[in-house]
Amino acid sequence: MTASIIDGKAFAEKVRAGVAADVSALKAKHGVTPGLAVVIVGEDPASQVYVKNKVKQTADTGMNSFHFELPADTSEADLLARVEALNADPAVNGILVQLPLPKQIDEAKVIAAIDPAKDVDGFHVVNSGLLATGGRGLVPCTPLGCLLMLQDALGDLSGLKAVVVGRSNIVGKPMAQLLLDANCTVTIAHSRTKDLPGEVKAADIVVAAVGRPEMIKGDWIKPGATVIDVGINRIAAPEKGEGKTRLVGDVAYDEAATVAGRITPVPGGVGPMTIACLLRNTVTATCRQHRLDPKAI
Ligand SMILES: Nc1nc(=O)c2c([nH]1)NC[C@@H]1CN(c3ccc(C(=O)N[C@@H](CCC(=O)O)C(=O)O)cc3)C=[N+]21
Repeated sequence: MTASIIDGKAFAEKVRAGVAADVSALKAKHGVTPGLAVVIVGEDPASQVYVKNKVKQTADTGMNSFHFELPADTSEADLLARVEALNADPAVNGILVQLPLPKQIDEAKVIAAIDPAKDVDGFHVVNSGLLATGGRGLVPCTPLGCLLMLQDALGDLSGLKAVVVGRSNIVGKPMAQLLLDANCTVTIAHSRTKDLPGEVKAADIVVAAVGRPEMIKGDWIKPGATVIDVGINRIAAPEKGEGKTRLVGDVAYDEAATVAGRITPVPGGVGPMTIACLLRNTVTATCRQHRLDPKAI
């Protein structure tokens, strides 16, 4: 079998078109322009592409984009003050503080300081708590993007066996919650799981979010399964020339693609959907802050 490719880039374009339509309706009918603030502390070269794409796409959908680059030695107090100012600014509907933060800053404190209504990353405990208890908060962008791709590819997910490999607060745990809400039977596997290949082999849906290049092998995959690869790992690519690198996922793609029914590529899979869902969450947050029904803007 050769897996069909789930084109995250094309799907993200569709999501963004929907966001752009909502933004223009919000402007025309309600005089509201959604605003997204992105705060970056220090210069992490790996995140530069991500940031550039994010800022450009925010503007392309017609939203206001506020961009703050703070020096790497910014104090925790200064960052918290910046977050407070954004919380209080009515032109800012969504706030994203790029992670990881430099070591002098406590990430948990910063996330806790963000107004949950503006927490478009969905990382605040109020939002993770709402997700865990079936409420309507803001849902983390990467798992939301994965769910949208799965539902687009498979339709109703009820009764399917899903394995989520990885248990981070940002991807693994919220992903498992979303799949559970979609009526999957969910296993969360991790570095201490006894028989990881066996757990993966039992699953109709595999979501790989471990952050280890090509760790999940082709012969672990159940024939016909749907594979969502969250990993974005930069590895050396001497075949491209000295000092060159390339991006790979957490799944050994070439092997897995001969076994799986459907698979997301890296790049061009989950990554673009993450950004599209960030924009979608910003519209959702804007609507709620203005007491508007997102389905009837
Ligand atoms: N508060 C916070 N929220 C985040 O969502 C967050 C963060 N911090 N810190 C950094 C990570 C990383 N991340 C990416 C999203 C999209 C791509 C993406 O679109 N990647 C392209 C390729 C990019 C390339 O070519 O290098 C793709 O997969 O096709 C990458 C990385 C969000 N993050």
